[in-house]
Parts: sequence; structure tokens; C-alpha cells
Amino acid sequence: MTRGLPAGRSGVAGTGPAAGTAGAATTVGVAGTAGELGTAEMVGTPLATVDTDPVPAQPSASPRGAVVELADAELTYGARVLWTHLDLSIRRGEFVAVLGANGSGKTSLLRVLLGQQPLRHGSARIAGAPVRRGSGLVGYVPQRVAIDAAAAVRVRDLVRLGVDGHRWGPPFTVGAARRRLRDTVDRLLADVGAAHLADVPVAQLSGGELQRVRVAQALATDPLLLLCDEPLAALDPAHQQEVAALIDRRRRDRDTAVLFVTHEVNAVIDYVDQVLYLAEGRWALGPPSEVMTSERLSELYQAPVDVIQAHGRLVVVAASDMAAGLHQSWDDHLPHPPDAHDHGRHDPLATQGWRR
Ligand SMILES: Nc1ncnc2c1ncn2[C@@H]1O[C@H](COP(=O)(O)OP(=O)(O)OP(=O)(O)O)[C@@H](O)[C@H]1O
Repeated sequence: MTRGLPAGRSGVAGTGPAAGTAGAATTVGVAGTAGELGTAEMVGTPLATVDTDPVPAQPSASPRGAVVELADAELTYGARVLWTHLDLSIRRGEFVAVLGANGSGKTSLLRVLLGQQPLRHGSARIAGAPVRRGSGLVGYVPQRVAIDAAAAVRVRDLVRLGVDGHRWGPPFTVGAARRRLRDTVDRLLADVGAAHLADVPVAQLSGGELQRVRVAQALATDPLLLLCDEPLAALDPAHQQEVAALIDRRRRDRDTAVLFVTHEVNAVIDYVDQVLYLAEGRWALGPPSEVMTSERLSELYQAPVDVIQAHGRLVVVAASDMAAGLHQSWDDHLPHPPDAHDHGRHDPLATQGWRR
């Protein structure tokens, strides 16, 4: 479905501004990497320390009604331009899918919004204020999180981390505060249909169960914006649908804006208001019906790309490997877990849920 969004837009890689302007318009804190995560983040990424007492009123959107506003944003790593001149506005309750080949800068976009990665140029704002680390306005479902099979962390402990932030180990709260904390965790788990898992060790969860629990943790601060980094990875189609529907329900019930990085667009296509497609420093933005077309993707990749409907699924086919930055065999196009060290681009077929 679409909600009367503006016509699709595109951007192209261009010459960035002088280095002296880096970050001038954006206060985003210090760049960070997954490798900097501490012990607690081994099993989750608490974003803020919040009391279990009623949360004070939070700003809900910018004066223009946007939860996310990227303006003329450019992200570079050294001389490499991931994307440039990016303008993105996400309103409350809007569901935006971020697509693109491995290495096109999808996770990096989330890191910008988490205040972990400074822009080279332009600005990034959430609810009208510059992005910052640890904002309770933002919930985050990380791409892949190492879980130590030996750790006897229970599901409720993991979700509690989202509520009381950095405290690892038994809750230090007592009496009524402790009961409130427990009730909060129970409610968060119930909201994602995982109440029955509360006392199960995290290491024993199936992939689908773990994703539900991660969503519960990410929603602990009742965020305005939910950032999801490939939450469907490694799930079978039924569980992909389940997790996608869960996130969609949340944004409808609570007007939560969702920015959803995925290689499985078919699992979310019914929910998506806008698609942001990143490719080779360029980008295209608009409703799926405008972006997911042969013409638009060929323009984006500057080479022939076909988008076809097959058995109710979208399939993106590049005419040649080089056309879409591909350089590997057909087998390499099959979906596989992303590798942090894999800088290759072996995507569009897998990106769009292609199956042999
Ligand atoms: N801190 C960094 N310094 C230098 N290069 C980086 C840094 N972080 C990421 N990169 C590189 O930038 C590119 C984009 O990375 P990013 O993780 O944003 O891609 P992605 O689109 O999310 O990929 P995938 O689909 O594989 O998860 C990759 O080539 C990556 O190796």
C-alpha cells in the first residue's frame, strides 16, 4: 500500500564537498563499529537507560512531521562514496525498506541514524533533533549478534537490557520497582507473542524466536523509530512472514516509523510505503511500484536489469553480472549470511528473494 507519498526520486554519486565541511551540519557523535560492542552487546544492544516509571513525554516528530530527516546526506569511507545527495524523510507509522547489494551502505545508513557514523556532508535528524547515540527514540534490531551458547542468559534478562540499559546480571531493583520492571518485560514479550519464552535460555531459541525477542528488546523504550537490520536473515519463509507481520502490526498500532534493511523484499512488499534502493553510490527512493521496475533499476545500475513477477514474487534479474556490479557465478547469487569481510557485490537476485 502507499500513502500518497511523493513521486520517486533518485540520486547519483557526485563529487563530495571539501573535507573541511565534514560533519559540519550534523552532530552525530563518534563513529563506532560492531567490534566496539561490549559484553552486554554480545547478546543485545541496549540503547538507553530508562526508568521503569512512566517515561517523560518525548518529541514525536519534527515541526514538518518527520521522524527521520536526511538532507543532502553523503557517507564516505576514505575515497569511497557509499551514497551522496541523499534526501530521505520518514513520517510516523511509515515503513521504509532499504534494499541493495552487499556493501551498498545499508547498515551504514542505520549506523548514521544510531549516531555511530558521522556523515561526510549533509544532516541527519530524528524527531527534529540531530541524531545522537543512545537515544531512547530509536529502537534497533541488529543484523547478527553473537550469542555464546554457554551463556545461560534467559530471554527476560535480554529484554530487560533494553529496559534498564547497561546493567548486566541480576536486577538491582527491589520491591515495587522490581515488580514494575518484571511487568514491563512480561508486557514487551507478550506484545511479540513470546511470553512463554521468558525463562528460556537465549541460546536455546530458534532463529524465529530469537528475532521476536530481539524485537521486544528493541521496543523497550517505546521508540518512535525502529531500525531493523536484516531481521529476516536465516529465517524460513513462514518465519520471515511472521516477523515482518509483527513489525508491521507494531508500526500500525503505535505509529512507529520503521526503516527495514532486507535482502528479502518479498516478505515485506505488502507493508512497504517506500523503497530506498542503494547501488554503487546511487540511490532510488519511492513507492515499490515506482522503484521496483526494470526501467528504474536499469537506470540505477546503468545497465539492463529486469524486474519480473513470478508466482506472486518479485524477481530482479541482471542481464549481465557486470551490469549490477556482479562478478560471481550463479551459485554465488543464492542468499547467504552476509560476511562482515565480504566487500563483494553478489546481489540483486538474492536481494529480491530469488530462488532457483
Ligand atoms: N568503518 C568502516 N570503514 C571503512 N569501510 C567500512 C566501514 N564500515 C563499513 N565499511 C564498508 O562499507 C561498505 C558498506 O558497508 P555496509 O555494512 O553499510 O553494507 P551493507 O549494504 O549493509 O552490506 P550487507 O548487505 O553485506 O550487510 C562495505 O564495503 C564495508 O566493508
